[in-house]
Amino acid sequence: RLLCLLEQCLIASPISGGRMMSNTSLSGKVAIVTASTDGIGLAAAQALGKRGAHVVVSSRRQANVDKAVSLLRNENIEVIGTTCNVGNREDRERLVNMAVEQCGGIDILVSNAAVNPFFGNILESTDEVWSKILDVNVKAAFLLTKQVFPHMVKRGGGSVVFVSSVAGYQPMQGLGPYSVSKTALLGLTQALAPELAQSNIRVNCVAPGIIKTRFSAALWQSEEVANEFLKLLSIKRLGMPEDIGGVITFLCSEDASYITGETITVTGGMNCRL
Ligand SMILES: NC(=O)c1ccc[n+]([C@@H]2O[C@H](COP(=O)([O-])OP(=O)(O)OC[C@H]3O[C@@H](n4cnc5c(N)ncnc54)[C@H](O)[C@@H]3O)[C@@H](O)[C@H]2O)c1
Repeated sequence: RLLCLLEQCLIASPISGGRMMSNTSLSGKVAIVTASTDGIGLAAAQALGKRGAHVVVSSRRQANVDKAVSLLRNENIEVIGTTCNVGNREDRERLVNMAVEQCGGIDILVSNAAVNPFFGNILESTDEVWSKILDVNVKAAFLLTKQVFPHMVKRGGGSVVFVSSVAGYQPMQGLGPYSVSKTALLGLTQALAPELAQSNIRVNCVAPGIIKTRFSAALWQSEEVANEFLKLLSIKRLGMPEDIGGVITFLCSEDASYITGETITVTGGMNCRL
């Protein structure tokens, strides 16, 4: 009789051939992605949209927003867009209100915007540099999470993803304040996760290595410099924005429903001090 019951359980179980059925569809979900008209943000918007999410793109310039919206619409992605300087409260409010009014709610936040106005010895960095970096890279990520929180609660849960950096684990030479801001995001992820889990909201983070975007051009434009970085990697190519977009989308999907407070490094196996 026991064998018979076991057999029935196995037949009824969603586990087949030892593997859970995958559920990466984001159909019916609304996703806000900041700084999403280029680079990693655009790739994240694209990957989320391809899995069925209604995407809200934003960046500081209207012309860039218009370009991204038409690019994504041409790929049959459901998308709207607005300008948003994440350091500005009114702009963040407009972004959140637009998602709620035009898409019906918010399920996903990808906080991707970052600045780096300084390169050099850390002791030469000024008060203004620190204010700008911490305001945009850290404070805005927290404040936007706080602003979307009540809307995610209304939907019964949600998912937040911060975009940190491998420099958050090991400060990059010349990029002290920026690196510290990325370390802060690792902490912010862990500080928020237990509290937001009570509302069925997961908070995770990705830490990219060197990804070919405008932001990191100084690290790959010269073949000589790029080759030095390649020596540090197990996978002998630089990362592409899509390499990060896919991981962000995984973290937002049901496949990651038991993951919170974590940071996934996506570096091609970078295994040295930078
Ligand atoms: N490219 C890399 O190698 C790399 C590595 C690790 C982490 N990252 C992180 O990935 C994220 C995306 O960077 P990217 O490489 O795609 O470059 P990117 O230049 O395409 O993205 C950064 C974007 O942030 C925007 N931004 C800056 N200040 C803003 C503000 N106040 N409000 C709104 N937007 C603002 C910029 O306009 C820019 O579009 C950043 O958080 C960056 O720190 C990038």
